[in-house]
Amino acid sequence: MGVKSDIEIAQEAKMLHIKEVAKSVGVEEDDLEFYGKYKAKLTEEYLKKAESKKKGKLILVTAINPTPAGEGKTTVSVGLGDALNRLGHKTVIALREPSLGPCFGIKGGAAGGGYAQVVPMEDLNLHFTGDFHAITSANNLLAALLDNHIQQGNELMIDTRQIIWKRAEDMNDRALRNIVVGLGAKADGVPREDHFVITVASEIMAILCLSSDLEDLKKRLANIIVAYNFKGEPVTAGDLQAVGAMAALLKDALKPNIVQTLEHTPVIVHGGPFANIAHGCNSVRATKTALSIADYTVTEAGFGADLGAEKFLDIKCRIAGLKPDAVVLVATIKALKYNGGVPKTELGKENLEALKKGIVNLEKHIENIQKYGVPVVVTLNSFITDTEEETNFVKEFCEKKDCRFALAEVWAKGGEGGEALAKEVIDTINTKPSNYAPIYSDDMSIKDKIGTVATEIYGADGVTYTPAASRQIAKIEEMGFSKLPVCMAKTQYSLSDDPTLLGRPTGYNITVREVYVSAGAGFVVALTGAIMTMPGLPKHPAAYDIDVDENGKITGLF
Ligand SMILES: Nc1ncnc2c1ncn2[C@@H]1O[C@H](COP(=O)(O)OP(=O)(O)O)[C@@H](O)[C@H]1O
Ligand SMILES: O=COP(=O)(O)O
Ligand SMILES: [Mg+2]
Repeated sequence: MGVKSDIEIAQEAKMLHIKEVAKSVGVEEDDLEFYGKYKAKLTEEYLKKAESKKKGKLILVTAINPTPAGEGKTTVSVGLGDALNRLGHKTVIALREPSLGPCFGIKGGAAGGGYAQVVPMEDLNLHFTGDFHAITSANNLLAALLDNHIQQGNELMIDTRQIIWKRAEDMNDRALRNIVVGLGAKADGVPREDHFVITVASEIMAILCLSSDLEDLKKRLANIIVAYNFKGEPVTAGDLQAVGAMAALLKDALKPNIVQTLEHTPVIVHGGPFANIAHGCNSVRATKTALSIADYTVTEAGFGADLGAEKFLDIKCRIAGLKPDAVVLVATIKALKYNGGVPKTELGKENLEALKKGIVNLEKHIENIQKYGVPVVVTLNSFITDTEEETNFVKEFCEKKDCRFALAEVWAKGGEGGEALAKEVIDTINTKPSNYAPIYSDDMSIKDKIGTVATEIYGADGVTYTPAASRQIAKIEEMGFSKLPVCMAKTQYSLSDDPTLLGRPTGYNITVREVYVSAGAGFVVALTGAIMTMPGLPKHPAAYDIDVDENGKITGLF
């Protein structure tokens, strides 16, 4: 009998009714809106009450630069949360919702793995409670109202060559990256070039994740810049009278969801921006609610620390007034070897040479987190292919760097395999104060903010701007948005903007090719290298291996 798959383990799980899980941390039945027995949303009334409560300790889980399969941030977050509960600490986990894109593409789902999973994992990885469908609908309602406004006479004098709002779909569909709409007869609309982004890169997603309540959501929606008019002035969603309808579509999606781990630890799941093309963090509402409930909140941010953690620390914490107490930096032997130049197909073989070469990636991420003044604990997410020699090498490396270290065996053992890490994290929080501060200040220019992230976090010598990007930055600053934080869109495979530069690249510049302002979300997006906001499917999409039988049992999700 081989190793059970994630979905087999999840489907064998005996879940508790979600009201029992919620009750275990003081959330009553009346505080919940049920979506079946195992999923619920928290009511607006409860969320309001939670705002005034004492806040517990906040632990961010991040990682080194990953392989395409991912290195186990969500898995470790779940296992660490379970372990803290096993040790008697009231703990809630706050995670992002999975996107259908990777689910049917390369990476698979985002419910953790092995014996450290969120359940019901099929629901979580597919339609969950409908939040992403609501976000997609709100995004595309705005697009429809925009094109209809043009068709109905274009009173706002929208310049169809300067439309920046894109349509969205939560799927990896490269054919939708660049399209033409409005073809056909006069009644079929005004022809123009258009584009799709994947829902998790939509500004609506970011707004949902950063909004404090419905009123804040509506304000942010109104500020979305969809286009410029013939005079070059911004046209907003407010100008298109789209806000009320979009907010109505998002009313329920704005409420965080509660589910459980295999060990019944409560998990608040809400929002799901990717960290390479968006800000990569679950919602402020989810994180703050978890903090109001628990002594420890374990949350995660996507991809490597150069992306998710940087955006958590420089965007989410700044906007929401959050202060992390510790950072858990997930490393894996396989990703370190990958960073040492080993091809994906050879990562299961012992290779100390490659490990020694690739460990500079871990070194850089340790140094980066320390720049934010937050204590860091490195955890090695143990894979069955790891050897004792490789594991000891990483442990000794961290000891030499005077960096806290613990082995995580949560995939294989669940919470029990996370107890060593949990004890290390608790001791770190109790002995090392967090002096968190973002890496750049609000009053720096947009280029100085981008330059700071590029040089301090990526290790670049500097930034090269295309003429278009420089013009866009000048316009953004002229419109008065220079105080906003920057959201870097960059490959997750390298600290640089070149996915082939592994390890700890030096002696390079990143290239910023396009810059636009997400005025509703409250940040400026800088696209680097060849990053795409609508991914494509691989030669063998995970979709080929997914099925459902006559009893409704899904197979192939992982
Ligand atoms: N220790 C491990 N051993 C084997 N597979 C693992 C381990 N940790 C994670 N995985 C698998 O790797 C994939 C990525 O894990 P995930 O937690 O989603 O990573 P991330 O959140 O960093 O992208 C999942 O399919 C998960 O089941
Ligand atoms: O945005 C990416 O998230 P993961 O690293 O969890 O896949
Ligand atoms: Mg994840």
